[in-house]
Amino acid sequence: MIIAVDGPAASGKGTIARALARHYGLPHLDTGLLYRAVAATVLREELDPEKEADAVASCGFPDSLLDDPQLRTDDIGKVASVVSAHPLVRAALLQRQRRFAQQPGGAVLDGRDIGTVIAPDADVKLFVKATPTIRAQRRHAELRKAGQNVSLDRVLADIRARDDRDARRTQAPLRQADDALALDTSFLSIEAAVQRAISLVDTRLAAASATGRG
Ligand SMILES: Nc1ncnc2c1ncn2[C@@H]1O[C@H](COP(=O)(O)OP(=O)(O)O)[C@@H](O)[C@H]1O
Ligand SMILES: Nc1ccn([C@@H]2O[C@H](COP(=O)(O)OP(=O)(O)O)[C@@H](O)[C@H]2O)c(=O)n1
Repeated sequence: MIIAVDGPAASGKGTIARALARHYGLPHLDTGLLYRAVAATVLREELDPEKEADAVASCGFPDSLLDDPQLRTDDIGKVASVVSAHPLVRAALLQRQRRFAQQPGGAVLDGRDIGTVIAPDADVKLFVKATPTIRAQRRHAELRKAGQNVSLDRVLADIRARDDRDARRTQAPLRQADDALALDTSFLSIEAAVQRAISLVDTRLAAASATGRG
């Protein structure tokens, strides 16, 4: 079974994807980390994230980089959204994500284009959302906890800029797949959001098996 979880920054998609992976016993890939690893490599090599050739040259990062907690900073997120708009960067990371999605037994992947590009035939697609203000509050609390001192206003401005860039790019823009189920977590606790996600997945699987497509 393949479960695709997409949504904007700090909507709660990673939290939900990890919980679904645990619940259904599936491996999980946070695809945002791949773009963050490209961004970190561009910065380390003092290259220009706006230049497609520089970003493409940074796609051969070692797997060990994905465990680096530095990837989760706000600054890396911003540069990740710049490098991820280059079509050749997306192409360079495509097969790796598809292989993960198509492994025997299935997988859960979260990102921006899982339901639309990486796994268009996923058994279940969720599109997780929340208002920009609530997402900024969550990300702000998370960054503060990690010792990063940024203002709520700056986090909100960054989130809006990133939403805009992710939705406007020509290649694999952030959008809800036609057959995705929307899950607004704005006024749900983490536990309630996870329960709702499990119930959406179960309902979709039951419907597919009733129509002989499961
Ligand atoms: N429903 C929720 N209510 C409150 N906080 C949440 C909720 N879902 C996630 N969070 C918190 O918000 C932050 C961002 O969540 P995360 O799952 O990493 O988002 P994303 O993967 O969409 O960027 C984390 O600190 C997480 O614990
Ligand atoms: N499948 C994906 C995942 C992330 N990304 C890009 O990578 C950036 C960082 O993604 P992320 O999922 O780690 O960011 P958060 O949503 O956790 O803040 C996003 O702003 C997107 O521009 C993407 O283009 N496609």
